[in-house]
Amino acid sequence: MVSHALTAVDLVKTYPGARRGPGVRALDGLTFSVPEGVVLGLLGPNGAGKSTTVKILTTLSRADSGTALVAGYDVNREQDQVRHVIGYVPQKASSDPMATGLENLVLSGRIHGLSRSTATSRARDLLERFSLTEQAARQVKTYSGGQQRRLDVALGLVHRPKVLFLDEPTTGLDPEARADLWAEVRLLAGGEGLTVLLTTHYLEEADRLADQLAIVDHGKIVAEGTPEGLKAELRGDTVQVELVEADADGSVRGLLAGLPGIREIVVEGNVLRARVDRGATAVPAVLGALEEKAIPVGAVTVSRPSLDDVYLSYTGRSFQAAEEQVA
Ligand SMILES: Nc1ncnc2c1ncn2[C@@H]1O[C@H](COP(=O)(O)OP(=O)(O)OP(=O)(O)O)[C@@H](O)[C@H]1O
Repeated sequence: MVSHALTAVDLVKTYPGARRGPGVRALDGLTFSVPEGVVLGLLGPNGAGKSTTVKILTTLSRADSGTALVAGYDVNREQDQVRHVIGYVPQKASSDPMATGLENLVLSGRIHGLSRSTATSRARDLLERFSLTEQAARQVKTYSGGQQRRLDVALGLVHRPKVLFLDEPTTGLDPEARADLWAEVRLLAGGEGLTVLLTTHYLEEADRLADQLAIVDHGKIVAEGTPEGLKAELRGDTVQVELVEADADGSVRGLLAGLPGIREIVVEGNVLRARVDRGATAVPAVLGALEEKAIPVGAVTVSRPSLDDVYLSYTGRSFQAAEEQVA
């Protein structure tokens, strides 16, 4: 039997609304589980409920209803035990910028009850592990964004947790620093049997890093599986057409909906995306139909389904549109 490091069942959380307005239902019956040693990506646009989920699982917030177990402990009834077995790396840096990397790690170890010598040797191991030995004696405020983030992750690991929570770990990092952190996280789960729950709103991050994905939308999990499995469920190709002008009167969708071999069509601004049986036959048909109505086309691409298509097929809107809705 697979044992689960994390189980959340039917979590509901409503925040009070501003000025006695209606409350915000951040979680609306969220249910998922994560086997031990797996990196689970909780993927969703801004405001989907990812941080609220993490706060409940790390005992920082309470659900209105529902249950959750972390490494077998109940987040409502066994909060101390839960805190003991988890590491939490919040969205915002948790280190003291005026202290050195070494000092931050030793202090964290001491807070977790390690002796000074054990905390120091653990700190030195983690600095080495996260390629921060050279920076160990420098104040954290002098670190690059990538170095600060690696230190944040190291801080979450000082007390050897069983489950590590990474809330939007690479937001604000440049592509190189992001790739470095991805490599570190992969090693954590692969070699050390740690279970990792990371939240992200980067489709590429979810695709590259997560063994398993749970896609969150409006406080619910709408799809679960491996990134490859979720994409493979969508047969056929994706055709994307950039129109020179936005489809102001909404006529383009109707024009293409009747063509053979074309399934879902979404038009957002001047970008049209269609899921099709075969890209090679759909492209000439789509372009022919647009040309007949004298609708000018800027560019066309055909691709295999991406996680964006997975999101689209479960929620009816593209990931980018969902992000913009919230922004
Ligand atoms: N303390 C709060 N009071 C009121 N509403 C809140 C509070 N915290 C979160 N919300 C709302 O709950 C919903 C879910 O927020 P949450 O932060 O969990 O989403 P998220 O998926 O983590 O988004 P992000 O990626 O932007 O952090 C949003 O509509 C948000 O505005």
